[in-house]
Amino acid sequence: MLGIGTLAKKVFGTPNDRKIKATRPIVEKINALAADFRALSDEQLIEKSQEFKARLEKGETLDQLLPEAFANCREAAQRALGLWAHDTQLMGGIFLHEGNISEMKTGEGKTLVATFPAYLNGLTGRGVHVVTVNDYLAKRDAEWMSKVFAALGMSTGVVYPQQPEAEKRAAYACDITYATNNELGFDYLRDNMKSELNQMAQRDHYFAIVDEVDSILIDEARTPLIISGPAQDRSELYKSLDLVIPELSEEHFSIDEKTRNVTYTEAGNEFLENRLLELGLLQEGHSLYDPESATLVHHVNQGLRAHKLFTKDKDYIVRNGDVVLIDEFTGRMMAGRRLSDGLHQAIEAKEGVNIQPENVTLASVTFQNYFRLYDKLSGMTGTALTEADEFMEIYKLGVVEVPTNRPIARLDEDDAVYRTAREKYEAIVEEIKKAHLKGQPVLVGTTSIEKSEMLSQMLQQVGLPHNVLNARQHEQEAQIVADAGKLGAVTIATNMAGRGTDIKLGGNVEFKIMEAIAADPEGNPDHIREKIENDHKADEEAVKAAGGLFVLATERHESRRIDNQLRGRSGRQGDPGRSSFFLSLEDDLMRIFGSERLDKVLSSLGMKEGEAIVHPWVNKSLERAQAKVEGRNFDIRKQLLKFDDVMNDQRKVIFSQRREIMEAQDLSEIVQDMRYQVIEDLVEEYMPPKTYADQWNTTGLKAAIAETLSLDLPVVEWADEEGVDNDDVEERIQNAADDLMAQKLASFGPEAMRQIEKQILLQTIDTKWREHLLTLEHLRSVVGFRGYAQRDPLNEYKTEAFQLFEGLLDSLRTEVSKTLSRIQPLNEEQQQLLIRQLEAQRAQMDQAAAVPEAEEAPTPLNPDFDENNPESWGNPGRNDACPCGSGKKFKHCHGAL
Ligand SMILES: Nc1ncnc2c1ncn2[C@@H]1O[C@H](COP(=O)(O)OP(=O)(O)OP(=O)(O)O)[C@@H](O)[C@H]1O
Repeated sequence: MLGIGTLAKKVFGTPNDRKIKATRPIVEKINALAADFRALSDEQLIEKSQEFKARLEKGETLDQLLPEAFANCREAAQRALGLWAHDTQLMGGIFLHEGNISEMKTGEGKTLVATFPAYLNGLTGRGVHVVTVNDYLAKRDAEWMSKVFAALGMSTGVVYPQQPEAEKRAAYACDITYATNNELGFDYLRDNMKSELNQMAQRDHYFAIVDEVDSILIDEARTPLIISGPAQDRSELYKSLDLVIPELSEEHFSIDEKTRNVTYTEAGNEFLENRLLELGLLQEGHSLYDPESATLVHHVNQGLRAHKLFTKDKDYIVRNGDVVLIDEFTGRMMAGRRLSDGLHQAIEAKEGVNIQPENVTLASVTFQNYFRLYDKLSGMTGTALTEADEFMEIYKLGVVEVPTNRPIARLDEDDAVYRTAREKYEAIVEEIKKAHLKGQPVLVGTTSIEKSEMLSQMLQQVGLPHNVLNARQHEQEAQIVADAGKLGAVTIATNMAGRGTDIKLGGNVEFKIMEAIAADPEGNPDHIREKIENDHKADEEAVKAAGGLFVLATERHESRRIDNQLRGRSGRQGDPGRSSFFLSLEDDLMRIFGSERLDKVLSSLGMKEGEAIVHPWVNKSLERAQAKVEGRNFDIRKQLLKFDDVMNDQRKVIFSQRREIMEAQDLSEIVQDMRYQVIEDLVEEYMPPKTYADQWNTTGLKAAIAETLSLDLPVVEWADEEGVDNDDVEERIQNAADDLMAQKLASFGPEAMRQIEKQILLQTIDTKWREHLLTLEHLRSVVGFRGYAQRDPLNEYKTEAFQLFEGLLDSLRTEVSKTLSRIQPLNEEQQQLLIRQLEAQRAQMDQAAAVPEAEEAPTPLNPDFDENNPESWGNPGRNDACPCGSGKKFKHCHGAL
């Protein structure tokens, strides 16, 4: 008897079926237009795009244009690539346009699918971003699909790391831009460190089509992209300061042991000013009280702390030229940990060892938050259904399962489970041999570089020729992939051969043609092409007869999706193929997550040496284990996202403020508002509302006004006047401050003033924001402990983060008002100098921004570092990215051994 659910599905269809059904009429419309578009000349296809744009202008919607635009794109792809898009590909394209995730099985041609919505949405001129997981794919897809877009009169750009600025801007200015998630995120951060609008690379966050969406929005969702800097070399400063510090004596300063703060006496200040002037660290006519001296003072403080508060062999030791901190609680060395804000450098200077560059976080964003910036988001993947709930909950993205064009002919075998890893690998070698002998190409999936190389050795021992595809062979990637589908080929790969690896049965014909032409430079290229194409057909048939590509996986991954991706290298576009997983009870997943029951059942079966268990029940049980892990990971991500959200909202405010400042023609109003707010706050603090005159602290107010606004005002006298209340005082201060700024405006001139205001605003925002980021980080690590006090850490965090943010805005206003009140009318030359200095500071930041680092990227401080030589890696953390460059965590890669 059918269950109610199953019955209902039979009668009404699943929601997925209904979505598919709803697109059928649109697909029919596109099909019906095919003949019309085929009749158009190449020029007319381009003219169609112009026509569509004009119709959009006149008010037609993208939805209305969709059938014609898709028909045009289909025809263009046919002409440019010789590929006639299947109906299922059109469907996938429609779902993308509607802002869904199109789940299309591996090998169904998703690269082409993306061109349809990219073209349609590109007609708006707002720029569509097609997002891939690596630079190789971005480049490959852009090159491949640019032919289609060119045939439609649309421009295609590709963005890549370390691209010259102008070229990058041009790439973003294109109708369709291919880029990796990394580069998009970094460009966004870098843009928000620029000081001129025309330096910004990205123009809009309109529509993104994310390929391998699960990998980007789920696996890597929380990877923060971090720009750190300025890795500016200040070693000379530290060294010079280190000469001065020991000269300070007790009369010069006092130290608060508890807060570890230092303050100088008048004598100390005078002494320091003179010495710093002598050393050229302080400029003639400047004092340590000038705001420009803040950095210098900070470093003097750090130097003093290094000398007076940090003791060698107690707080730190010097080992191999490094200052290594000692944990005060455990007495253990904390290798690799560095004190921040220049303190570590100050200690290095004190010990006379090499001073290592400092790094501060300038900006950061997670992928999750970056991609939520887009007006419309969509994605493609072979395998999303396992995470459908998460997509909906976090990104409001629906997942639609698009049927395959042709039935899948791949045979997915049940897992074979061996007792030990050794038996497993022996069986694998046997299996590869068997397939190889009958000519069936084999792709062997391994989980780490080490394992791929170990297996390679085993194959060498039995004399089996093969290729290895891992991060080390990354240059030959295209060639290895091109050969992997040839008769009898054996390719061992890490999970680099997952997403996007397109293995053609019989080999890649274009590569074969290129090789043949290169080998026979005298020959006629057309003849060579024809001959190779014919030979290739025979090769392809031979491989198909041998059973197509055999994917042999040597382990299961924590996530089912990764396993499916590997399987999907075989059986593409309805090709024959086969996939099989060889496992052992010693595999990580089996050891850690396989249920005890599984263990018991397997051992009670009394497996013999070399024998495997093959049973659907084992697969089910493993899948349950995987689902458990996936579920747990989802919960962790969800919780973390809530924390991220807090900072994200604040970042949006800050970045939009920056943008406003960059766009503004006149900033005087913004700074005036800031100034007024500062004044209001001060008056409120010293002359609180609803208090009597004798409760006012007018001398305090006078001093505060002098400090923050550089104004010497008779506040005390004003307050004594008959009938004067706090509002009157506030107004008088406002007027005096306005007068001061008016004088400055007159002496600087409006253009210079605008420049100065802008630079000071941007710079202060950036500095304050950076400090704030750090504080939030700290806050986040402390709130965890409050859980004990029956309070919800997330709520605590939210409240305090909000307070901190208010504090940030307060101090921002104060700082800007203070700095502006102190700028001095300069002569032309000095003025130029100041502007240049400010610009140089910014340029320095931009430069720092040009070398982004992913948080977990290895920072090879060691000059002997060689990613191919594990000996040279030192001791990477288990959660660090593996130094081999595989992109996986160390513990899942080389560290897993
Ligand atoms: N309409 C079509 N007709 C014939 N071949 C097609 C068509 N569309 C795509 N292909 C071919 O299918 C192969 C797979 O395409 P593509 O790499 O885009 O697949 P995919 O869906 O992205 O796979 P995956 O991401 O799982 O690797 C390519 O060789 C492509 O040329």
